[in-house]
Formats: sequence, structure tokens, C-alpha cells
Amino acid sequence: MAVYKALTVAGSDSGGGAGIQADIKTFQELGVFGMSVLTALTAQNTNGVHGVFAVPPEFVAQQMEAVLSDLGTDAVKTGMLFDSSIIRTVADKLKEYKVKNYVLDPVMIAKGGAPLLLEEAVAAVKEYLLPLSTVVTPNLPEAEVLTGMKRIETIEEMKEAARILHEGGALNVVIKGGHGTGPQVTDLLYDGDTFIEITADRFDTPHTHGTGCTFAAAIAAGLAQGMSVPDAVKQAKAFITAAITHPLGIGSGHGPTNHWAYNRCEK
Ligand SMILES: Nc1ncnc2c1ncn2[C@@H]1O[C@H](COP(=O)(O)OP(=O)(O)O)[C@@H](O)[C@H]1O
Ligand SMILES: Cc1ncc(COP(=O)(O)OP(=O)(O)O)c(N)n1
Repeated sequence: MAVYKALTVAGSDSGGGAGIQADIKTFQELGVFGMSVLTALTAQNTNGVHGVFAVPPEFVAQQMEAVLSDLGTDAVKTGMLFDSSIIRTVADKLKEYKVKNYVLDPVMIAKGGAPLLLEEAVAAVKEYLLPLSTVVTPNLPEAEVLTGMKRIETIEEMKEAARILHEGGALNVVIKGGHGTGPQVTDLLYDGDTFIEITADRFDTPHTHGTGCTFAAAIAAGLAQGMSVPDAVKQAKAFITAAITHPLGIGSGHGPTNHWAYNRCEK
């Protein structure tokens, strides 16, 4: 049996809905062996982020070395990276180990408003990580910050943002439409040549905690298994749509998505 492996480099969400925990659950559900490098611990639940404890960059490097020098990986996904020293460390290790299939989820702010990336670190994301990425997956506010565009709402504006991020070095760009409005939610994939719109009905629910993490981890899982980028993104969209439309209803705030749903619930 071939064993495909994926590594997430991200923060811990003690509530289990986002971050490392969402990524590992997604890898497991999609048949990929999951490994993790922690960049920060968050004291977090469905009501928000109550504390952040960043991991020293030297220890982030030590974790990456431990995993990559022994197990190796078929894909890497990064999420919460918090500051520029962690970003530079991660970029150095991705280059040192010649990582292929790198999914960059440029996590900036949790849904409750807590910063998961310091402002000083935005330039480092663009300079060090974007050029290494196979796929970058910003939501609309993150795409505004990364491109400098004042407003990204329409499909034309999403296309313009995708072009800028592709020029910035990403091989493929997915602009996620979850923060938009309207009865449908469209994610836009751009490979420097063709635009593909991937659309689903917008599901009316407060339980969308960890959607971006789960979606990016699912892309990484597909790439780890040798899928093309469009196929991996389409599978990820089906995975997150199932997870959102079969909510678990746990916690008193914005609850987690259902990582079992893709395999266990009727589509
Ligand atoms: N209410 C919703 N109904 C259906 N799909 C959604 C909904 N909200 C987000 N999604 C999907 O979840 C994924 C993550 O999107 P988004 O919420 O924009 O990211 P983030 O969690 O990074 O803010 C995307 O594929 C998006 O289309
Ligand atoms: C530890 C950690 N990492 C990332 C996030 C953000 O996750 P995301 O999928 O963007 O979901 P929301 O926070 O927007 O619900 C996080 N909260 N914690």
C-alpha cells in the first residue's frame, strides 16, 4: 500500500476546529498520513482566541528538520505563522528540503477578530513564501492585504487579485469567496493562464470556524496523492462544502465544521 504523507506547519487550536487539529483531521479523512509542526499555541474555543503563545523559531526549525530529514513529505500546508522570524525559518526549511506541493494559507485574522499574523509579517509572507507556493489560498480580506487592492468583491476584482498574486510568485492562486455575499459562494482558481470558478450554494450557518484551514489542508492532501491542482481544489471544495452543510452544533459560538461529513454523510 502506498502511504502518502502531508505536513502541516500551523498553530494549535485548543478547540479543535481550526489550525493543526483541523488539518490533521482533514488529512486523515482524505487518506493521507498527517504530520505537524507547531508554530504557536492558541487558547481558543468557539467564542474566540483567548491567548497566543508563539513557538521560538529555533524550535520550529527543529521540528521541521525532525520530520523532513526522516519521514519526508509529499506536500506541506502552512497556516498560522504569526511573525516574520517564524516565516523566514519556515521558508528556509522548505527550500533546504526542496519541498514540492506547498499550499500557503495566508492566515491573518481569526473570525472573532484576533490577529494570528503580526502586521510586520505581511511583507515576509509576500517576499519569502509566495514565490515558493504551489497554491496560495487567501480569503477576500487576506487577498486585499496581500495585493493592496482596496476592495475585492466581484469576480472581476477576484481575477485582478489572482493575477497580482500570480505575478508575486504563486504558481496557482485560489481566491476564496466565503466572505462575500449572495446565495452562492464562488472560489476562483487561476494558474496564470485560465480561470476556473468553483461554486456552491452558500449555507446559512454560524458554524464556519476553521473553513479556510480545512479547505487548504484538503488541497494539500490531494496534491500529496498526485492529483492535479484543479482536481485537488475541486475535491477540497467538495470536502469543505460537506463539512459546512452538516454542522456538529457544538460550542456556544462559531462552531467547528464536520470533518467526518465528506466520507460519512449523504452528499
Ligand atoms: N457559508 C458558506 N457556505 C458554503 N461554503 C462556504 C461558506 N463559507 C465559506 N465557504 C467555503 O469555505 C472555504 C473557506 O472560505 P472562507 O470562509 O472564505 O475562508 P477563511 O476561513 O479563510 O476565511 C471556501 O471554499 C468557501 O467557498
Ligand atoms: C490556530 C489557528 N489557525 C488558524 C485559524 C484561522 O482559521 P480559519 O480557517 O481561517 O477559520 P476562522 O478563524 O476564520 O474561523 C485559527 N482560528 N486558529
